[in-house]
Amino acid sequence: MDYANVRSLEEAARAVLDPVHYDYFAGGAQDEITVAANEAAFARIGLVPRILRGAARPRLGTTVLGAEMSMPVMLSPTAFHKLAHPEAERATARAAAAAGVTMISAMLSTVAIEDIAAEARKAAPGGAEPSLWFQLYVQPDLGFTEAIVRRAEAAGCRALVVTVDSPALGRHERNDRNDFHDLPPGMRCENLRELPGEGLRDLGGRDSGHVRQVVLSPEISWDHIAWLRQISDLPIVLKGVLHPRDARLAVENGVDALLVSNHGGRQLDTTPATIDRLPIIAEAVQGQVPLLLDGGVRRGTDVIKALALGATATAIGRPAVWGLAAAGEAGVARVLDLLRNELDNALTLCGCASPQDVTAELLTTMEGPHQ
Ligand SMILES: Cc1cc2nc3c(=O)[nH]c(=O)nc-3n(C[C@H](O)[C@H](O)[C@H](O)COP(=O)(O)O)c2cc1C
Ligand SMILES: O=C(O)C(=O)c1ccccc1
Repeated sequence: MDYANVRSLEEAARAVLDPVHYDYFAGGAQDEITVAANEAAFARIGLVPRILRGAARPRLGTTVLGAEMSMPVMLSPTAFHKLAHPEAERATARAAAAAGVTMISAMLSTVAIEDIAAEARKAAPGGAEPSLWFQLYVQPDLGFTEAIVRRAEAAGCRALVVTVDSPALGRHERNDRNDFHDLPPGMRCENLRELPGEGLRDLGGRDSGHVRQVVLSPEISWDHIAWLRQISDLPIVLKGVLHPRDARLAVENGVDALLVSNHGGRQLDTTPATIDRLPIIAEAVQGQVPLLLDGGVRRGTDVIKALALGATATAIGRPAVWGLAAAGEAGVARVLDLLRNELDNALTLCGCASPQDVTAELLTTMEGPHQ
């Protein structure tokens, strides 16, 4: 497979996807200022390598919340993989498990979490337990929310990633222009079956699994996080933290890790690039919980910059979707391979022996003059 970098997989994906579905995956909120900012901000950070350190070939592995990862890159949750490829989340899960990469499985997946977990188990090398986390949109219907948490636990998910940047859905003007608001016939959110939805009650639950049944509620609060803590022993990760006061509140509320994210620019437009928010969040939490970052990670050098600014690991959203659309499981595997090779090369060139060896001394701004 002849893809030189993540960008070429996006091009391949664009060539095969229905343009309406490409727009859904690629797009963001309103003017897409944040979508562009996430990638642009990485390009404004310079790397200054150290020399002659005899660091040898780097080890890439790391551990987050007890999960062993073959590299500090995870898969962020993305909805609706069946729009990208018929094997959908099954293919994504196999590629991630085979690569020793943690997959955060989206609540709005088009394959049920039990089936995703089964695929991951089949693909994990040497029968190892694959690393699968579950992304949750807390539903005002706590009975449903508890039921889906139990399903995730029973399926073997080892953390709950609670998305907290979505008290409402962002305004996706591409989807409006394309009149894309629902999955095509034959595709369902398989985790939502049995969820009674507004306006669907007359169907008596038989015709369930529609995305419009999910509630992105502005009434979700810290009380719900406390409630989740009560009902589950799984570590809780908050996804979508951008304000240092919220980072502090999260630590005080017993949250186990933070995922610094602006939802890939798909929620509130004009939120700053995540990499630019990372230092202030790191300052706020003072190492009390691990920090993860997503948004615009496309290169091994991006991963190094995030590590240098305080992240324990990074995550990718769209790149995995591009790989899936371009070539199914092999395409996702190729994306992970590319990032692994780029990270290995960049760590070596920086004189670092491991991700843990990366510090802020490697960083400067691209604009000179430098001090
Ligand atoms: C097509 C698509 C679907 C997404 N679906 C979800 C979702 O269901 N839940 C969620 O928490 N985040 C979702 N996200 C956000 C990602 O988890 C992640 O924050 C973002 O994609 C990272 O930015 P990147 O795409 O630049 O890597 C989605 C993103 C995309 C592109
Ligand atoms: O597309 C998204 O980013 C996403 O998170 C979502 C939320 C609600 C319905 C469908 C997708």
